[in-house]
Amino acid sequence: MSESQSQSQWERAGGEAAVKAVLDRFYEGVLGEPQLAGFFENVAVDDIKPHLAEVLEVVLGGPGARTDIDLAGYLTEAHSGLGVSESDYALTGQVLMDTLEEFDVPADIQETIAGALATVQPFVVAA
Ligand code: HEM
Repeated sequence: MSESQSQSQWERAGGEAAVKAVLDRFYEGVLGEPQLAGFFENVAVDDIKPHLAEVLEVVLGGPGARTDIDLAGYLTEAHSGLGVSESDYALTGQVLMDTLEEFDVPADIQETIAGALATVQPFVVAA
């Protein structure tokens, strides 16, 4: 098996250091969007980043991926009461995908993340 096949998508994306850099850039993008910035006015985004990195490690099959997270319950709880609309969600997803493109993240990994964005949308968007 070639190295690229034996490594997880998490490792091929560059592992923790690369994900951290992507998330830094992603939150810069989010905070730069007037439609989104208000959600994070009273939130320390630096506290969210490690949690989002954990979620991404699960999605991308990293070696440290937690097996004890109930993603549906966790994400529903984290966003309950925020009133995130479909449009807010779509814009956030766009910022994330743009960031992945900016970092030249391989296409198959972008596809995995796009799929995860579609899967978790019901847990984040307000009913
Ligand atoms: C794309 C899918 C998303 C994922 C995977 C995600 C993931 C997370 C995670 C892991 C946390 C941290 C929870 C904790 O600290 O325990 C969080 C918090 C938060 N998220 Fe999201 N999120 C998503 C989309 C969004 C969107 C679209 C918005 C608003 C536009 C948003 C706004 C927030 C806010 C404001 C917090 C902080 C809540 C608080 O501390 O009171 N998230 N998110």
